Amino acid sequence: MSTHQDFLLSVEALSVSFDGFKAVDDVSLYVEPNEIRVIIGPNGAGKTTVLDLICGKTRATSGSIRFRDKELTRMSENGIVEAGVGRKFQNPSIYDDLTVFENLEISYPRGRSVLGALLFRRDRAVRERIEEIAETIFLADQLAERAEYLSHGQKQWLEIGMLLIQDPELLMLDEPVAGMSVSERRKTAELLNKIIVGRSVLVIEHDMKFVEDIAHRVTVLHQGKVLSEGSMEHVKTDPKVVEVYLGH
Ligand SMILES: Nc1ncnc2c1ncn2[C@@H]1O[C@H](COP(=O)(O)OP(=O)(O)OP(=O)(O)O)[C@@H](O)[C@H]1O
Repeated sequence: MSTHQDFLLSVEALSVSFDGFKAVDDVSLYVEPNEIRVIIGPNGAGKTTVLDLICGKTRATSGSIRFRDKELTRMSENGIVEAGVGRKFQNPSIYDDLTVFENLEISYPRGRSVLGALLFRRDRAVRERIEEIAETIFLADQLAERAEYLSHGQKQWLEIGMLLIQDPELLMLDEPVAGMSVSERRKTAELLNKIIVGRSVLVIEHDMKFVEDIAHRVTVLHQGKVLSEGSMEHVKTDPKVVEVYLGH
């Protein structure tokens, strides 16, 4: 009972079927506060579907997803975002014709009261928060630049920034370094290690060098099931994992 509460996210016996095909089959995984968990596995293993289930985009056939004291399987997508779960998809959904500053600004969570007397202070707080986030995502010098002129890697960081500004307790990223240069990958690893103070990160990734750089624990999925789990060192040498995934 007490250990149960030590986890930020508890996925238990989670399954989803599409026309009788079990894309996710009895998956359990537990993510601790301040943990970077990486999900790896061959194409079609069910990795993206697990993230879809957690963020409410896909509905579970059975099982449970506890986030702090909330059961996410019964909540709307918006409710799940408000509860503190942020999700980045593979393709950045930034606004090309807006600046970096404006992209971050529109992502800033607005409070309920917009009293005139508070406006000035709020604006300043917003600006400071945007500058702080821009620093974190290596875009402090690009605040006035239109997003369309950013490099591929910078666009990915901007989208991570747009999630960070909402201060999610769980941040989920689907292949964040796909298409990035080696130096951008290194900086992204640095970024993730920086942002886990007060939050956990759940990442899907194929780049094993990057996984080694960031993962506290690794969960290997295969045909919708958990094949192996543990440190990178552990899963890397697990014969089952070598056979279906890393041996190729
Ligand atoms: N909405 C859906 N309807 C029908 N089948 C689906 C749906 N979503 C996923 N699937 C199937 O579920 C399986 C798991 O897909 P998923 O995208 O989760 O795998 P993945 O591990 O993320 O793979 P990849 O590494 O290729 O992204 C696949 O066979 C896929 O075709």
